[in-house]
Amino acid sequence: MDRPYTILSCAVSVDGRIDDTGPERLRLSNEADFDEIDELRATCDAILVGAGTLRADDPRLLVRSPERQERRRARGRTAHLLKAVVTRSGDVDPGARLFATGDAGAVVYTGGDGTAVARSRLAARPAGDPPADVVDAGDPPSAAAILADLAARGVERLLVEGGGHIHTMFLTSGLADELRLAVAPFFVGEEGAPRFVLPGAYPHGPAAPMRLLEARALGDVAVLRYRLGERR
Ligand SMILES: NC(=O)C1=CN([C@@H]2O[C@H](COP(=O)(O)OP(=O)(O)OC[C@H]3O[C@@H](n4cnc5c(N)ncnc54)[C@H](OP(=O)(O)O)[C@@H]3O)[C@@H](O)[C@H]2O)C=CC1
Ligand SMILES: Nc1c(N[C@@H]2O[C@H](COP(=O)(O)O)[C@@H](O)[C@H]2O)[nH]c(=O)[nH]c1=O
Repeated sequence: MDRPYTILSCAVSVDGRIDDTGPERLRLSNEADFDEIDELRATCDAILVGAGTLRADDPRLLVRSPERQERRRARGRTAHLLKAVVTRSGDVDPGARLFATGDAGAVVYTGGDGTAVARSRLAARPAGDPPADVVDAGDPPSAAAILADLAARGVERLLVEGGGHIHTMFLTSGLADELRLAVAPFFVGEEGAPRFVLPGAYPHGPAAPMRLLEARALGDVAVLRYRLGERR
């Protein structure tokens, strides 16, 4: 295995925004969609977010359902996924919930000066927290280096849960296999709201199509699954 099968997952508004500018996390998914995402998490080995998402949302990135945790354990796996964070600065909060929870540990991917910063930040974690490694994945960190390190850790399926900078990084790398979008039935309409993809960064237009695998209604949320180019 040269790299994990990589799935990008994101909930977007009709105008392609993944949050609004307010202080609270915007809910774009509905309950049925969150449950599908939990099932998707349970089928993966690792879950990855950017440092922006860590700062904005302080996510736990756990498999939420006890039945799914048990199903994983019954197959000899950890109940939860290995958690990965990507940061250029290395400035991650050692008290983040992501580092304190789960049973499979965490990896912080950074590079350049960020490596020393992340190591010193993580040294401040409480004793007894699950293990957390810092990996130099280049300056700036690259999707290829991250995927190679995850493969070396035995990760066969990776779920990337954003945010926009990190989705853009994986899309432009050409090293992602699948995209799952949950499209909420509203517009965000704010100029400064975070986008799913940074403008101009990703090969775009009809000359760079994706293959539609599935289009389905989950209540008012539209689930779209795309194939992202051939596996290499
Ligand atoms: N609707 C949804 O499904 C989701 C929504 N969100 C929302 O998205 C928003 C956060 O998105 P966004 O701001 O784009 O943040 P990201 O989570 O994409 O993280 C951005 C950070 O990643 C690091 N980074 C940026 N570029 C690179 C690069 N080329 N190489 C390595 N590291 C890089 C930087 O970290 P550093 O600053 O440390 O250098 C940067 O601040 C939040 O509002 C969150 O709520 C998030 C996930 C899912
Ligand atoms: N708002 C939003 C999402 N937001 C993202 O979902 C993650 C939740 O992690 P956790 O809190 O650990 O379960 C986190 O990364 C957050 O940014 N996801 C979605 O599927 N739909 C949504 O509407």
